[in-house]
Amino acid sequence: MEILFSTTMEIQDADGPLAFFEYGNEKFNGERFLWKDSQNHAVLVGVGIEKSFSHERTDHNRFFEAETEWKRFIDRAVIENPFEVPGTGPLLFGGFSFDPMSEKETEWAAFADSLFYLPKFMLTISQGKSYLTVNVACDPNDDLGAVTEIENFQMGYMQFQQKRSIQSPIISDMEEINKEEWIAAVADVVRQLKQGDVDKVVLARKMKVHFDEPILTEMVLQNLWQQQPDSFIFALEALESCFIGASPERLIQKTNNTVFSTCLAGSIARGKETREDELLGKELLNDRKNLHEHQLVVKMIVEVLKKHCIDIQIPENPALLKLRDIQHLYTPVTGTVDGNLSITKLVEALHPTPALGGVPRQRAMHIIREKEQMDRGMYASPIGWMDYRDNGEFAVAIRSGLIKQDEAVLYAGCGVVADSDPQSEYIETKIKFRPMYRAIGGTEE
Ligand SMILES: C=C(O[C@@H]1C=C(C(=O)O)C=C[C@H]1O)C(=O)O
Ligand SMILES: [Mg+2]
Repeated sequence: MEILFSTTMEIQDADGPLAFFEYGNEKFNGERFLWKDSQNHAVLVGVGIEKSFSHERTDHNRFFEAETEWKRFIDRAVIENPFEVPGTGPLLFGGFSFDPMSEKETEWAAFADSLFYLPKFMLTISQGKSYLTVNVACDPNDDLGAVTEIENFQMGYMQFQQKRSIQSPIISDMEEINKEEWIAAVADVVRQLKQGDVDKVVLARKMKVHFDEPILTEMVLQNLWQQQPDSFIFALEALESCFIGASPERLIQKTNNTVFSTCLAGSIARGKETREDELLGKELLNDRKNLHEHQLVVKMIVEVLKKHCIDIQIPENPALLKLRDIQHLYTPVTGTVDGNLSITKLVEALHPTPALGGVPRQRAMHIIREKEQMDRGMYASPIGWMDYRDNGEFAVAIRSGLIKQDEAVLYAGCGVVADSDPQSEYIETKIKFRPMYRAIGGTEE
């Protein structure tokens, strides 16, 4: 029987997370992940997959299959981790597809409906300190090959020189997919919403970008890191593909028994100078259509958390969250859960919130399947980590895209309500493409 041996040590790491990620490329291309949370509390970089937990929609419950296997695996593990730091020691990083019922398109072939990695080597940066966790799953009868592998990895990393400046490839072609059809679909959905049996449906679309040569994940990450400091930054490799993005939206964070979620919905552009920007912010805070879009999300998240928490705190009115390209209505919610509730349970209960799905949920999902005519894959899905102590955090994977060699597919969507104007919603999605488009070397319009 396979047993996990996991060791965590504090290290001096002057080179940082992107160097660790890049170092992993040579031996572990296609087996890496990177995570940074929006408040810059925790950075995780995993290279090499020691064990992968992957489930398709045919499995009984994709949210709990991985958790059940993981808990069984952890229960018999030998863990040496003297640090009480969330995100150190053995952990799973990964996520879920948005809708397991949607027909899988080829670009998502490498990603299962539930896909998590236990890394071989993981760098954690938390409160200015760096930790290295090494995970080895082996049979007691195995030889000592793993020990040599660990030594080689550490020796190599110490001597590694990062290739800091990475040139962007040239964008040779860019295409918005089914633009006219999408605007017509929004108009159609608005008509349904006006009839009143649905309140909100989030509709997304995609754009395809081609480059004159393969694009490097390292370059995209470096750009996102500089350009989107207040977002969650994530990358998850699977074979030759990498799902990557910079999302401002937290789904759930759990540290011991404290949970933290955010309601994020309702959007307006940034102004060119301060005064215009403030006016736009004020307009958003008072706009009926956007407040309605937002309120539906608040109502649902509060309902879910009330069901699972002993107490919750939530401000009365939304605030503004200002990002480089866009501003949103934002309401944070915190709560305390009782000891036995797992983060997976909260992810399952929350996904998809009305910020990505709609209200009522099932009706909205049905309309999305019918009207979007595309596979969202992991776009708009929970992505994140959970450690062996059941601390963890999941973001909603928006402002994201899938890169594979000389191609990228980017995704963006928006909340459609009865007062939506299809043309304005189109412009809103155009703004939401920008963070990823810029990070892959596109120039601003
Ligand atoms: C769906 C996206 O964003 C969501 C939709 C928003 C809106 O319609 O106002 C705002 C934030 C996100 O919850 C996306 O960025 O693709
Ligand atoms: Mg909107």
